Amino acid sequence: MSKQTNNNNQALNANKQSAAIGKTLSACLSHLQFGALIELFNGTAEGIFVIDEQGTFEFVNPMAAQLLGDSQQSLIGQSLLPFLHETDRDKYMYTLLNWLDIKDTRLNFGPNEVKINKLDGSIIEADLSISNMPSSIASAQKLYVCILHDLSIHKAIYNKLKVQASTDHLTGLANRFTLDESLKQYWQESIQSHQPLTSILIDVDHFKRFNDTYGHIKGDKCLQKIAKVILQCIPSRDCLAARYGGEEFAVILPRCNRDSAAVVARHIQQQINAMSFTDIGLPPEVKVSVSQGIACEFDNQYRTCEALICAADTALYRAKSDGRNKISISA
Ligand SMILES: Nc1nc2c(ncn2[C@@H]2O[C@H](COP(=O)(O)OP(=O)(O)OP(=O)(O)O)[C@@H](O)[C@H]2O)c(=O)[nH]1
Repeated sequence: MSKQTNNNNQALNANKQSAAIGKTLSACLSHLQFGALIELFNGTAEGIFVIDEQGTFEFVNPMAAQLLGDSQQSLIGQSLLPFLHETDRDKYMYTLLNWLDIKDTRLNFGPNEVKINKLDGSIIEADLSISNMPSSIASAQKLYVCILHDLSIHKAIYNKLKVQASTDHLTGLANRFTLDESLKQYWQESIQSHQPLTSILIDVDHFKRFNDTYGHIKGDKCLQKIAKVILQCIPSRDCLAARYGGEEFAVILPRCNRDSAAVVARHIQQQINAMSFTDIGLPPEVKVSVSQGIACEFDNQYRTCEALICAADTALYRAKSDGRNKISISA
């Protein structure tokens, strides 16, 4: 193709696209610059749009239009701001307005994570960057070129991994990592607010025998059922139920004293004693029990949260040696 023909095609394309381009941008560029630029923008897989200093769309490429949920043409003349979630809106407006007063400085803002309000009311998460267009292109008025990168898939995977990293796969309770991290937080809150903090360690009795008799798969199902019961017995959403490891569980009860914790432990004991395993194909006479150890931090009784857990563990050991299916409270 000759250079002349190529130039003509670019100019033709520019005309075709002009419906989706605001006045300022088209006035700033020659037909040829315009055609090449638009062709480049329209061919990319990232959302690209140009706004003026009020945040009004001057140009929107097909991917940006798709991410914003409207057509290219109807977006021209609309403001970007309603498309930004209210938590991000002020930050972007401030940046644009602030930059207007800073002469001869290149603006490169972002990429930052933003939430986009799509026209249909749904919200997507994206990365948004804003850079000022060089004055050679946008001499008449300040224009900003924005790149919008869809993070929906990335975020969905990230959120799934985050849940997986904090959850015990078998039981769905918090895992040991979450327990350790949350305990540090609970501990700080308890010390600062001078409120008690109680931990209960719960260990299934003779679980090796259960596994040996009914098999490991039924053993897994038994642990799942116990976890469900423990979760149902914790009094509020502030509390944490976690799998401590193997057939051992932990419950953390903030702002809860020893007596209240004993009530929770008794409830857990009764519910577990009453459990039936017929739903997993075992005879009605199959029963399980748990031993529990309780320790309560109040008035600086323990120096660290590890010491609190250690005290609950010692109490648990006592409950085991007292004959199992028992609750022991640390003095
Ligand atoms: N099915 C299943 N079994 C597990 C899992 N984690 C640990 N166990 C089993 O739990 C049993 C724990 O046995 P022990 O430590 O001897 O304790 P126990 O038999 O419960 O006896 P006491 O605690 O003294 O009452 C072992 O047989 C482990 O294999 C698991 O995820 N699934």
